[in-house]
Amino acid sequence: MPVPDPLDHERRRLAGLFDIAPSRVLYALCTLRVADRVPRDGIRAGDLAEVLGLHRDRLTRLIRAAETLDVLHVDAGDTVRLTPAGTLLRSDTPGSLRAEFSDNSLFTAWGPFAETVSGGRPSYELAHGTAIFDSLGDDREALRTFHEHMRMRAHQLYRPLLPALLRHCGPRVLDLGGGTGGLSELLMAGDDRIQVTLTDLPDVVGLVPKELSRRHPGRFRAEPGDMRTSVPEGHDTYVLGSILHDWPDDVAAGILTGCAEAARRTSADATVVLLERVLDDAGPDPRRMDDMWMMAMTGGRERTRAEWTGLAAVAGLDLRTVEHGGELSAVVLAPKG
Ligand SMILES: C[S@@+](CC[C@H](N)C(=O)[O-])C[C@H]1O[C@@H](n2cnc3c(N)ncnc32)[C@H](O)[C@@H]1O
Repeated sequence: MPVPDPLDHERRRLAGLFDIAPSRVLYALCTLRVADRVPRDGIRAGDLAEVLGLHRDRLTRLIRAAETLDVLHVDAGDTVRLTPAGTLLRSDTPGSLRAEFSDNSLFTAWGPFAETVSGGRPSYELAHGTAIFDSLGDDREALRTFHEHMRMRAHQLYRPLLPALLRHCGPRVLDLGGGTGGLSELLMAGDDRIQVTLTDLPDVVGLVPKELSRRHPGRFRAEPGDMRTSVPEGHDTYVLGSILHDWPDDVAAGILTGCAEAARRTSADATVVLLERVLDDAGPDPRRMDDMWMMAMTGGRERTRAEWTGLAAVAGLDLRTVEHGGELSAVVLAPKG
């Protein structure tokens, strides 16, 4: 009997981690709109190739790979159907992942990652020649896709935090870097008393759906602004949803200082609330992979409670409490007394 190699299991585990093919199969299904063109009652692979103008044999092989990922099912008569997971790759499914999975620039950005770890600029900048938010500003379609993803993410990630967040919100809320209003919408739907001012870069504010103001008359406005240079005062609560993890400590401290000064000028009770991941201090934590995404894409970082406390202190803020809800937490800060 051959003696089993004790590292065989680990070898297979690492080979699984190395495999990028599953994510590329989902990318191809989304970007080529394969999932969008599979009708509810199914379609044969050859007909699908014709509808999409794709190479028949290559598409058939892609479909077989997708079947292995449980996003497509092929029956004995060769009819292709979407599985429940596969419906999430269609553009018309609420909470669709199509926009996110079609974005190849995030994937190709990982190429020079080792150089980033060695002390270079964010991998995205090395790969594409511009910082991620600048490159989105130059490409209207990419900006729209990114914010479609952000809106969906906001609904998924902030909903479990909402009851705790609303407890810490005064009536006048600033949604700083609020994107196209996913979080603003949740706040206004969650509490009738809340009025929201959303600020973001001018191109992004242009994408905020008009129906947000119509649905909440007199309670919502969106204004262009650069949070790195100014934060508007006059709000009881300054909410930063997934903002500071995009930035290294020096820039994040500058943005937070702007918020602290605006809060101090507004009222003695004004607070700043960060919706962010709070990493475990030690040991394995799956959210450490999100920290790698930040290092690679923006040059930012995910932070532990001690790191949030330190950043807040630099900006003249005390950490009052941390509320947990799902993957994210609400880190509640107030100007030092
Ligand atoms: C990760 S997204 C978060 C969006 C939103 N808060 C959410 O949670 O869905 C970061 C946001 O910061 C905005 N942003 C980046 N740089 C900015 C700046 N200098 N001033 C204002 N907003 C900025 C981006 O346009 C984007 O909407």
